[in-house]
Amino acid sequence: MKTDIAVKLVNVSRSFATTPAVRDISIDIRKGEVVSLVGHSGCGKSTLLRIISGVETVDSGQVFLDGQEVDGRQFVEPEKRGVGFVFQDYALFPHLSVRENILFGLKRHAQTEASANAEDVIRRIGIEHLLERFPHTLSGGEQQRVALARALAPRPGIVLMDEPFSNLDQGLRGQVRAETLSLLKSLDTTVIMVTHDPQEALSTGDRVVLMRAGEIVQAGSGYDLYDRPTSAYAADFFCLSNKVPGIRKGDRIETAIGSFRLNYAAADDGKTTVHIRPQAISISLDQGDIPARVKQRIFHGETEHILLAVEGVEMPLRAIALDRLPEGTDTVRISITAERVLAF
Ligand SMILES: Nc1ncnc2c1ncn2[C@@H]1O[C@H](COP(=O)(O)OP(=O)(O)OP(=O)(O)O)[C@@H](O)[C@H]1O
Repeated sequence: MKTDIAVKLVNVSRSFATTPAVRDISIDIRKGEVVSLVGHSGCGKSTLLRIISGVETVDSGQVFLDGQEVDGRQFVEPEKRGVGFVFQDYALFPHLSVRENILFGLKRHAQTEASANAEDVIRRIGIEHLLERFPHTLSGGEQQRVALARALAPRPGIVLMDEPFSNLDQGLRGQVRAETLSLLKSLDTTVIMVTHDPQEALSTGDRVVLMRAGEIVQAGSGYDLYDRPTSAYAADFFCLSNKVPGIRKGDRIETAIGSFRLNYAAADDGKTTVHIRPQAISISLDQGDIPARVKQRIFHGETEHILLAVEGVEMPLRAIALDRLPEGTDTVRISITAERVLAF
């Protein structure tokens, strides 16, 4: 049966002893889509990936790849699923050269077609010069490229990646990630990438799927999850906000630092908490609605985080100053962009 859905999960659950690792997950992933699966440690991301690859099985529910059932009422072995896997530690065979590592997965394919595919992938990834080397002589970035080449050489329709960039240092990470994704897009591969890094998830996936305790909390574009979180958990996962108590009446919330007309809210009337992102607070020496005292400055290079004491608010408010405050500044004025205040 022809389908545009590369991966379909229907009510998938999996427990280990008394730990439910994945609970009743249903999702469709389109062919060619790049999905980032994100969540705190232990939320079930890797288990879900392993279920799709076939190295783990479901307790209940069904898994379909390209319309074919691979787990549930029937089981298809991992090596027959047409799925490539890139592990966090790359899992290269230490006793095999780079060339042998890449050719390893191709044994089942016709010889000439296999070597043509491998050569194409090696050229695209730019590792021709590494072919005779052994994994322990390669840098982290080089190992990541070889692991990707090994996963892609059999031309899988689906590639699963478990924290594939987490072993690379910050400088290299962004570059290797961008190159990897543009290659996978050019091959029209369906990609599911696990990460625990909120920024990586937002910048990588066509769709971001946020998990918590084995369940999907919210799925959508990066903009959806960041700008329109449907829960306090989702809001805080992508950006820690200042929390200020308030009273909601209709579309307004009254707080000690102002009354906000809510653009986006999932709270009921009555006592609530508003989430004010640090970016929603602008700081000025002399212009702004609310006086504030500078309690602490934390310098980050491009930006500076400022902790501000404001009358009527128990906890200091965290703001991000884009323009550097003069040294020794101890009082400022702040304004809050009401459209960026969230309530749940
Ligand atoms: N083989 C196993 N045996 C027992 N418990 C397991 C097994 N695999 C996973 N778990 C448990 O299932 C839960 C989900 O684990 P999983 O590795 O899927 O989470 P994760 O989100 O990938 O975490 P991390 O980001 O730390 O890798 C955890 O509580 C974990 O301890």
